[in-house]
Amino acid sequence: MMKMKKLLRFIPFYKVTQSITDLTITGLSMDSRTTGPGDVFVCLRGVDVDGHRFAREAVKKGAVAVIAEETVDVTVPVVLVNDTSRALAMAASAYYGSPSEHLHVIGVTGTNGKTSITYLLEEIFHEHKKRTGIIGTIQVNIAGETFPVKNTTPDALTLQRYFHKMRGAKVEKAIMEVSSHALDQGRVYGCDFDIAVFTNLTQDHLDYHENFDDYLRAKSLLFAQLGNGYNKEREKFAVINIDSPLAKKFIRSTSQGLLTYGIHEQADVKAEEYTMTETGTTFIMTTPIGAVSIESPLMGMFSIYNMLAAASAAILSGVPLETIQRSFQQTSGVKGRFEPVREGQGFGVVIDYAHTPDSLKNVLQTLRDLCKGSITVVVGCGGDRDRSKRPLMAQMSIDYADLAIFTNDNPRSEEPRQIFRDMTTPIKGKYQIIEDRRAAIAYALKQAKSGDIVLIAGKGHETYQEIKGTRYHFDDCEVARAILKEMKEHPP
Ligand SMILES: CC(=O)N[C@H]1[C@@H](OP(=O)(O)OP(=O)(O)OC[C@H]2O[C@@H](n3ccc(=O)[nH]c3=O)[C@H](O)[C@@H]2O)O[C@H](CO)[C@@H](O)[C@@H]1O[C@H](C)C(=O)N[C@@H](C)C(=O)N[C@H](CCC(=O)O)C(=O)O
Ligand SMILES: Nc1ncnc2c1ncn2[C@@H]1O[C@H](COP(=O)(O)OP(=O)(O)OP(=O)(O)O)[C@@H](O)[C@H]1O
Ligand SMILES: N[C@H](CCC[C@H](N)C(=O)O)C(=O)O
Ligand SMILES: [Mg+2]
Repeated sequence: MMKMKKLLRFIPFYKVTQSITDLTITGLSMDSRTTGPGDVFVCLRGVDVDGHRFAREAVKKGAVAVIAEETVDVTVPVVLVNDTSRALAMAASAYYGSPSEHLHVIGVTGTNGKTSITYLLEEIFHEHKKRTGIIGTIQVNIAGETFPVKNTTPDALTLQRYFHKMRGAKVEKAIMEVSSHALDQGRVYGCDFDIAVFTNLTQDHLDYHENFDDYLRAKSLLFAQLGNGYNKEREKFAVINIDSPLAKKFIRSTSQGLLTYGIHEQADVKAEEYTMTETGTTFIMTTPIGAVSIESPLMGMFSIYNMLAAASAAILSGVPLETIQRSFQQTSGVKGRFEPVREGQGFGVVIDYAHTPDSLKNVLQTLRDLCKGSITVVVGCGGDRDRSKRPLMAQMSIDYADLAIFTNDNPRSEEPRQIFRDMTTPIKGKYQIIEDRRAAIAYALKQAKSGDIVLIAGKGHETYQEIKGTRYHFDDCEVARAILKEMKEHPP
């Protein structure tokens, strides 16, 4: 419950159509389908529809005021603002008592590695005996209580509600993935980040962003907003992958503190003398507070980058190097990220969430270094997503694997045949198309010989296959296990 007059102190507005002196609100809403009595309805200009169209419906359901960018025909007071996304983020933060200012918030952005880094950080903080809240692609977990997610980064209202919940659960460290969509749509505008981490920027989401520069601009907003919150007591830091060709652009976006990490360029947190074996990676990590040797079961160069990013944010959060070292040694990785499936078969099976050209290349390169036999990749491209990444992913598969099998990966509203056409029209080399994902996985596993590796890419932790608006249960790991068991029971 809050006085409308008080809420307006936190929002830049230019006009209120009626007196709000005695108005008390009991909630905020951005969706007329769930608006309740006492709510303030905020009209968002969406990607699909304009929320202004639903103001009257929201008022019918009991909204006592509306925040809008243009006049709407309703009987309740209308607060006119220039940007309702911003107004919603600020109002939501204010309504829940500016929770992010009281939490230590770490935001991670970039094309690949966000989920992996947030989970590495969660493990480090647990090792350091801190209570955590994590928000990202897989789920939300607030001090052990989990919630399913629709987006990697929730809308501003849901986000502030989670921060509020975190405060109630006495969380000390809030760790979240920040997607480019979220930055572009102002979902995180009301967040006071303490640390912002940049992983890397390669092609993805060019269905949503006009071009790569627009994608870059969205990602850099996280760094531009660092330090904008009211809490000026704590110093804010940008943690930047200095090996990225775009590092300078991100560094220039912020006026706050800076910590760089990398392997090749001069960096504050650096990996030296790295080795990679079938059982993991080792390296010496040099940092501003000393050097430490790291031994981790995580595979691939990209995992070293993820560990450096997590270590940098942890160091800035006051975690001792020995704690970070222990945590990296004990980690078992994240569900669906380079996850091995072992059912006693004589060849390797790896489930991985690579769904961009760069991540697919990284994973296949890592497997190439480990594999004594042939590599088979089973992969598809999501429907209603970036079409221009399709041929790039297909070409990577052909170039880096010995056998490329293209299959469905959430075709959504698109015709699978069109997706395969987009993947294969401009590419060179051999491939097979097996539309049904289960059949594709079965084929890949059945043709594998001792010493080979089968990579099942693109869906990682996902437990569904979305076809024409329906989500069918589908879990790469579960399917691969079942087929391997059957192969053991009924050998050819
Ligand atoms: C394309 C996109 O990003 N869409 C997101 C966006 O929805 P939208 O702008 O399309 O909403 P809309 O349907 O146009 O509606 C506009 C407004 O009218 C309201 N409305 C609508 C209908 C109605 O009857 N009444 C009503 O009040 C809506 O509540 C909304 O406030 O805002 C919603 C709330 O924040 C998001 O849930 C939704 O994500 C959709 C589900 C989505 O698929 N997004 C993907 C592309 C996405 O955001 N992905 C990123 C990154 C993934 C990655 O990490 O690679 C993510 O963060 O998840
Ligand atoms: N630092 C990295 N650089 C390049 N590729 C990576 C990196 N870390 C992980 N990957 C690859 O990208 C895949 C996705 O990793 P992760 O889920 O951590 O990324 P994300 O940024 O959270 O992705 P999303 O945008 O879908 O949420 C992994 O399965 C792996 O193949
Ligand atoms: N967060 C990403 C996930 C893609 C995963 C892949 N399985 C797909 O469905 O395209 C997206 O929504 O673009
Ligand atoms: Mg993620």
